[in-house]
Amino acid sequence: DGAVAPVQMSSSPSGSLSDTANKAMSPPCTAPLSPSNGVYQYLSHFFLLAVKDYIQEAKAHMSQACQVLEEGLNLTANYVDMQVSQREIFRSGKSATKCLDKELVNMGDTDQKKSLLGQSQIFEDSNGDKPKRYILLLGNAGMGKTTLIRKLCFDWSRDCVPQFDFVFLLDGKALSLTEATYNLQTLLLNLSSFAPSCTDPEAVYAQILADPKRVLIIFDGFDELRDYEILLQTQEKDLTASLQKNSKAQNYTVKRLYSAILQRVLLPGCTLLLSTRPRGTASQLLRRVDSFLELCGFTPTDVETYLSQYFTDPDVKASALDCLKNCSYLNLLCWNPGLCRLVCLVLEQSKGSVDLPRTLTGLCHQVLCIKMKKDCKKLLLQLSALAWEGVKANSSIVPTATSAKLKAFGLRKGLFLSHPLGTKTVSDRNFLQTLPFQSGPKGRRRPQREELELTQRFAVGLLFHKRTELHRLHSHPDTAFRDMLISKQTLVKKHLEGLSHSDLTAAQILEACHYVYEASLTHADGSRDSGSTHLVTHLAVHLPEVLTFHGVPLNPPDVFTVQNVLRTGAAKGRSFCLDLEDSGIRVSGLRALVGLSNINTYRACIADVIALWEQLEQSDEEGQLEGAVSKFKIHPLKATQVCHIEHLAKLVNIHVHRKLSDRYDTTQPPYTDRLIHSNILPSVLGPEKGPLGLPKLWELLSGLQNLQHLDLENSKIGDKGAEKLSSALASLGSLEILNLSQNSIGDVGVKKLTKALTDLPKLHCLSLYSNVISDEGAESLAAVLPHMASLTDLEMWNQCIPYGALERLQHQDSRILCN
Ligand SMILES: Nc1ncnc2c1ncn2[C@@H]1O[C@H](COP(=O)(O)OP(=O)(O)OP(=O)(O)O)[C@@H](O)[C@H]1O
Repeated sequence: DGAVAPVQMSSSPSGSLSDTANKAMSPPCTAPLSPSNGVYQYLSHFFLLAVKDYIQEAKAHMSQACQVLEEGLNLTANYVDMQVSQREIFRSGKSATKCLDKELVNMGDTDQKKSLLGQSQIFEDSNGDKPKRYILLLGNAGMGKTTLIRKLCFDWSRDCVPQFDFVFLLDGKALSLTEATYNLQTLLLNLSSFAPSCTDPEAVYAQILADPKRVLIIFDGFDELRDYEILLQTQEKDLTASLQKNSKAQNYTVKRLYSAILQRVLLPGCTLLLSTRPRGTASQLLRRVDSFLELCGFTPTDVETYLSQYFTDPDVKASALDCLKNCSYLNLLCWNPGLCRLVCLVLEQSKGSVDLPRTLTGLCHQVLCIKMKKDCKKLLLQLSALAWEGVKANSSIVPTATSAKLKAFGLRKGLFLSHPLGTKTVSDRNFLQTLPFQSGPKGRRRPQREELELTQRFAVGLLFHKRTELHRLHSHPDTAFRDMLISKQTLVKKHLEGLSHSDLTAAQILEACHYVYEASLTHADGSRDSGSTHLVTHLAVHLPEVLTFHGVPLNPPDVFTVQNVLRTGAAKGRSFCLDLEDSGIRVSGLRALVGLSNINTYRACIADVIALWEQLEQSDEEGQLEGAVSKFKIHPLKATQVCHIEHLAKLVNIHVHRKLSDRYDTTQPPYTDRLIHSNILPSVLGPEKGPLGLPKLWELLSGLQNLQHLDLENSKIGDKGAEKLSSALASLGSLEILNLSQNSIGDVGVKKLTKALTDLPKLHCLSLYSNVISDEGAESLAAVLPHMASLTDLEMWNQCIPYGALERLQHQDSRILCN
């Protein structure tokens, strides 16, 4: 496109550009190979110097700019090295129309710990082979995406991310710049965040084009996946054609250039890191992304580290930690770093007072009061009206018509933030940042679920908040305010009490638990206001007995509010069966819920359940352990992931080696006996995961001696697998149903199976439908049928068996079904 790539640079093999530039600065006799043309060598020498200078300047600039986290906090002093986990998605092949949050596997706690990545591994493949080039960084509001990105940029500036010579940070907010006056060069060098001014843009740009593998482009400031999806929908062909015509022309919009980068039309070899909240559809992204990373939130140790760094005075720190320990919910909210920062702000002001907020509403209310030290009700009311309009329109851009006084007030109080983009400044925005849930600068569209949920949570919480405290935030006369509160409280109560509880989805049940918790006014001494606790009781009494949170992420604060309702239910004589599978609940959360006295049974990730048992065993909590083992339910087990088989193997191992039972089995059968001896059904591995999971399954099957139903349809078993299975079948004397349809089993495999099948005295249904068995295999199967007295149904249709042959066998034995 007109820019000339210097030979030495474009072929720099492994070392960084700095190495190349250093070499180029050596005396001519040691300079790297170059064309014999001395002028060229001379030029390229200066060329390299200019690029090297730019990189050094960019690093210095970034190092400074990335230091600032927010007012009073900086990276070096306040950053906590939070962990990132590698997420998996269900690659079902039908993903095109699905939402990413449904596609993402909610890994169990134990597996998540295994999938943690250090910062240096973000760009590597977990197996150490191919580097990752299209990375999606996921995290809900306030979880630390921007902060992690700053840390990465900061590390790069200190040469700790050696795989990249250039790092450019592109902000979603720049999409509000709609003029068609950019090209790739100006976008990267002038508009990317924290870019220094460049004295020789041509040289730098030429180097970027020459070796895009050493370029990292980070997209931040995009709130949801949909924003990327829109950019990925522009036709790739049109983009290529227009950019190829003249990419030097400065007549492209930011949107078009972002689109072209994301679609790999521009700088296709560079590495992309995209940050966003995980909700919404992502069919286009799913096709491209090769690594899904998620911020895991602060662990209790991280929270302590954060507090230790925040409160430098040891006495203040000790008192803050003490206060926090006595405030369970506040402590759990610190799982979210953004909220942890707010909690510290409140702790700092409270100076050891015991009257700390006990709800999210209370926390946010106190933060607001801290920021509003002086009386500024009128401006605050205007700001609130603006915020509400923003929530409705799903926009966080401050309208241009906003008065200068209001803008100045918002900025002064830290309720607005201004975002510098390269040399431009996009208008002030971010009035929701205090809470730290901020929406993006998009046009009108349906508000996001997360924000609506939170707004509703706050609205409910505020209605039931202490009236005297709310006084500072409104300007109504007292009686009018009281009447308004009472009428709105009545409306909310009516709504919550009128819910059809049995029809609520898992996510709605969770939300309801949050609403009633936010509404339950808690006094400083821990006692509850009777009017608002009525809502908790009503919910606890009406929730269905079988309570499923399957597939809904349960974070620490979520678990707390669910526990609050279930505990209230216990006092009212209610008991529950919990399904916590695929919820990503931490082992500590599992312990809190399973430890409740009114849980009849529970299902959860087997590996986490085992971790819980081990914890209880180690801490000698025999009563709790007994409950946790006896209430656990695994039937029917559906193995959709390879790890499910691995977890089952762990459980079988505990059972076979009588691990947990040593201390109990003198008087009663080991607990795990009952579990393992129930009707487990490993199934639905599917063709993709079958080959990975089956070898593990063959190994553990002999431990499932009372297995009644085994469904392995469409799992790519093949003849080799059939042979392995036939060895395992010898131990499965209780098996009644065996489904091996669609598994590419041929005559060789079926012959191996026939022998073992006759040793199954209870087998009554066998399916070998749609394999690759020919008449030879069918004959050998038919030959053993007389020895299989319990069998009632044999599904044997296979394309390779001539129809006449199958019909003949069916005449011989009517248990053979033809279709
Ligand atoms: N690892 C961390 N160490 C210390 N503080 C952190 C960390 N991560 C986040 N924070 C704090 O939490 C605040 C919110 O984090 P950040 O803005 O990075 O979240 P985000 O995921 O980008 O949120 P959003 O989706 O709303 O943009 C930061 O301003 C910072 O104070």
